[in-house]
Amino acid sequence: MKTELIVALDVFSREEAFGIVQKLFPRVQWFKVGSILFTREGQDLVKALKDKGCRVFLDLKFFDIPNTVKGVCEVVAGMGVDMFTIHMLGGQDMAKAALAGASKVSPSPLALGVTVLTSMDERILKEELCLQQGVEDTVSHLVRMGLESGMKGFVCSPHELLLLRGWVPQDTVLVTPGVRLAGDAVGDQKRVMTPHEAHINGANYIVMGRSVYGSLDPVATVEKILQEIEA
Ligand SMILES: O=c1ccn([C@@H]2O[C@H](COP(=O)(O)O)[C@@H](O)[C@H]2O)c(=O)[nH]1
Repeated sequence: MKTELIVALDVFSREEAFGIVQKLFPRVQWFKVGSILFTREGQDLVKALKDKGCRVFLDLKFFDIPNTVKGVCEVVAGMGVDMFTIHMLGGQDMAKAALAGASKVSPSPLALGVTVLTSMDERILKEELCLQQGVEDTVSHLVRMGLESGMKGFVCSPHELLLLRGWVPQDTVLVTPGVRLAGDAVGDQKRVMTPHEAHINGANYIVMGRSVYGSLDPVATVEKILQEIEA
């Protein structure tokens, strides 16, 4: 299975973001705009990335009542992004509303359902959130519910890939943050694997932020990552 790298642009300005993109594009095709950069720079930044030829993953993780999510997903689809996220914890009605909103625009972007954040572990789920089923069962449950709602892609950690690949339809898109080169600082991520491990376990895309834009030589770091997933 082919695994592509998405670089997360979790920086605070258009200048910083484009500094990274200029270095990495076109070797890296995909860039993720999250809530920090989007809140600062908005739709103009997304348009500039698209105009340059980049593939854009807008990661704002919508989680609201179905009517609101339907509306925002129509807006996001109109921006021409390639993928975007909703939280699967919003339930089936919200997921169906997201798909209905996005499908009003053609071509519509791929909606990805965020399952259990990669910054969470078994303890957080059980002790803080009272989700007694634990990580693997919760991820599986949310993916099953998402598939029943018509979703075709999900965000999970590399740790759940093998489990999910065992039963999800073959064309299901699995995107995994929580990826680090061996020896890199893990930071707030809890469920982490290397790019190579994510690749062999079946990730369509890996998302990496700090390891790339925080490195002394992002170009060399990207080459290391691509070697692991293209080998
Ligand atoms: O479960 C999730 C969902 C989204 N993310 C996002 O991915 C990147 C990861 O950044 P790193 O610096 O490589 O840790 C970041 O933008 C998160 O918002 C996630 O980490 N986990």
